[in-house]
Amino acid sequence: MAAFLLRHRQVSTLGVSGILKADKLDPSRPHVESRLGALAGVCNLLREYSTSNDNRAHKFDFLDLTCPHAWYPVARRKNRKIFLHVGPTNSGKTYHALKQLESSPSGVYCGPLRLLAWEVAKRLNKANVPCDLITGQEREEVNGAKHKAVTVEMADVTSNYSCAVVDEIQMLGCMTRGFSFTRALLGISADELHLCGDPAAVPLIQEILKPTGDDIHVQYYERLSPLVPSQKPLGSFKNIQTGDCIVTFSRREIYKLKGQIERGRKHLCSVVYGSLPPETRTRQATMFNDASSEFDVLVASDAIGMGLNLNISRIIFSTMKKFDGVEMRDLTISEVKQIAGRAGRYGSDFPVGEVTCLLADDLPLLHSSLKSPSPILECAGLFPTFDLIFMYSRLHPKKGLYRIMEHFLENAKLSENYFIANCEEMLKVAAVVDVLPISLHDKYLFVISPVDMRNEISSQGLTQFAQNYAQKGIVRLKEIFTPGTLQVPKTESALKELESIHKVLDLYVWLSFRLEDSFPDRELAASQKAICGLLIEEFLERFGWQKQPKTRKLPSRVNSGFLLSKETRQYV
Ligand SMILES: Nc1ncnc2c1ncn2[C@@H]1O[C@H](COP(=O)(O)OP(=O)(O)OP(=O)(O)O)[C@@H](O)[C@H]1O
Ligand SMILES: [Mg+2]
Repeated sequence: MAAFLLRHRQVSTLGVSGILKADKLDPSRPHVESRLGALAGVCNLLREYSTSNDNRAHKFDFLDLTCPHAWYPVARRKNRKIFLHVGPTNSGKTYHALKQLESSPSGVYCGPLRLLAWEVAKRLNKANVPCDLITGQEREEVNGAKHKAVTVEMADVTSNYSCAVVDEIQMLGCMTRGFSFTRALLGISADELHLCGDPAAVPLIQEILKPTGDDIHVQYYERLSPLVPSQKPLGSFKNIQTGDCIVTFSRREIYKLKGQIERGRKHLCSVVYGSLPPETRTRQATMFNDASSEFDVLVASDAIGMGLNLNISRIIFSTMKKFDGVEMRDLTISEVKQIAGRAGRYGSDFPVGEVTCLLADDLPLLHSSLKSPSPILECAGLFPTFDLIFMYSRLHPKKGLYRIMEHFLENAKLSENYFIANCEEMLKVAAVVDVLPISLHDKYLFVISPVDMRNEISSQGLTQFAQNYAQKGIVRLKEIFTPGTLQVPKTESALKELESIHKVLDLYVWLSFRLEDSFPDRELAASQKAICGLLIEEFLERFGWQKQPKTRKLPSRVNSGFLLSKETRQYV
C-alpha cells in the first residue's frame, strides 16, 4: 500500500452506550440536509414527535413507508407540470429538457453522474445562464446563479424552482441508487419537472405520481440518426477501424484488448472504465474524440453507457456477458441498447452508427436485444430518510445503526410500486461505525458516503477516517496519507492501487464538505487526487505501443519523491 498508512486494520471496540440519546439533528448544515434527504418533508413527523408524549410516539409507525410522496410537503404544495421525455438513446430527450431549463428563470438539472452535471453546468454557463455545479465532491458557485447542475443525490427538496430536469429517470429502478431518483421525482418542488429516459419507466412514474395530483404529459422521441446492427462479426482485431469502440467488462480485459489492438501498430486506444477518476475518463474521451489525436480507437466498459459525448462510429461487443457481482450473466436488453446507442451520436463525425460483436455466436443476442422493447419497470427504489431512522432509534435506543437499518430492511411496509434499496454496502459501513462513539447522524453520513467497501484500500480508508474522527474529532490527511509516495504505476496492480487511493482521497473531499471542521485538508486531498489522475494518465499513455517518438520527456523525480513528467509537474 503505497501512500496510506492504514494502521488500524481491526476496528477497535469503543462502546456505544448512551450515544443515541446524545443525537441531535443539526439543521445548520444545509448540504447535509439536502443529501440526507427530505428533512423538510419529515419535519411533519418530527413536529408530531416533539409535541407528542412517549405513548403517542410509540404509536407512530416509522416503518410505514407506504406514502413516500407525503415526505415532501414543499413539492406537495405545488401542482407540478411533469413532462416525460422518453425514447431511445440519442433522440434529443435531454436536449429538449435542457432548452426548457435554460429559458426558465430558475432551475436545477439532476444527473446520474458527475460527468453529466459538469457538462450541463458548462453548457449553461456558456449560454450565459449562470449555473452552479454541485456534486458530492464539488461546489462551484457562480455569481448570480439561479440555476444548478447537480448529481441526483444532491438534489435539494426544500427549495422552489421554476424548472427542474431529472435525467436518466429509468434509474429509479436501480437496486442501489434508485431511491435517490425516487426522492428527486417525488420531492423536487418545481413548476415544471422534466424527466428524461426510457419509455419503460412511463407506467410506473404515472402510477407513483397519482397521489400527488401533478399533471403529466408524455412526449415520445425517435432516434435522430440511424443505428445499424451488422450481420457480420468483427472476427479479428485486424478489422478494427478509426472510430471503433470495443466494449468489455473488466479492467483486465480492457488492458488486454488495448494491448492486442496496439500491437497491430495501426491504432492507439483510449480507455474508459468505471474506476478511472472522472476527470481521467473525460480526458481519455476527449483524446478519442479529437480527430487530430493519435488515439482513434476506444476500449471501454459500460461506463460509456451514460454521460460522455463520444465520436463513435461502431460499437463492438467483445462479449455479451458480464459478471454482476454474483455470477456471469447475459447483458440485459436495456444494457445492450444503452451501450449500442452510443454509436453514431447525432452531431458527431459519424452520422450513421453501427453495432456488432467480436464473435459470430454473440450476434443473435445483440440483434434480438436491439429489436425488443426494454421490460416495463415495475418498482422504484426507496430508502428511509435519516429522520425516520433517527426517530425509530429513539424508540429502540439499544439498537445500533446496523440493527436499525436491518430492521427497516426486513420490516418496512411498502406499497407495491416500491422496493427497498439494496444496502449491503451501507450495512458494511454501519458495522464499522457502530462501534465508534459518534452520533447517529455522523454514522449515517459515513454510511451514505461514496465508499466502495469491496475495495480493500477504500474500505480501510473509510475505517481510518471514522476512527480518527471518533477519537480526535479532527482528521488530518497527512496522518494517514504520505504525500511524496505517489508515482506513475508500472504494473496493472499498481494502477489499481492508485485508482483506489484516488477513491480514498475522493472520500476525504466528500466528508470535508459535510464535516468541514473535522476534515480540514480538502485542498490537499483535492490536489493529491488531481495528481493521482495525472499519474494514471501517464501510465495509460506509456502503456502499449507508441506511434511516434513522444515529445514528452521521460518522467523525472521531483520534490517529495513523486515520479512525474514535466507536464504533470506543472500541476503539482
Ligand atoms: N434539435 C437539435 N438540434 C441540435 N442538436 C441536437 C438536437 N437534438 C439533439 N441534439 C444533439 O444530439 C445529441 C443527442 O441528444 P441528447 O443527448 O438530447 O439525446 P438523448 O435522447 O438524451 O440520448 P441519451 O438517451 O443517450 O441520453 C446531443 O449531442 C444533442 O446536443
Ligand atoms: Mg440524455
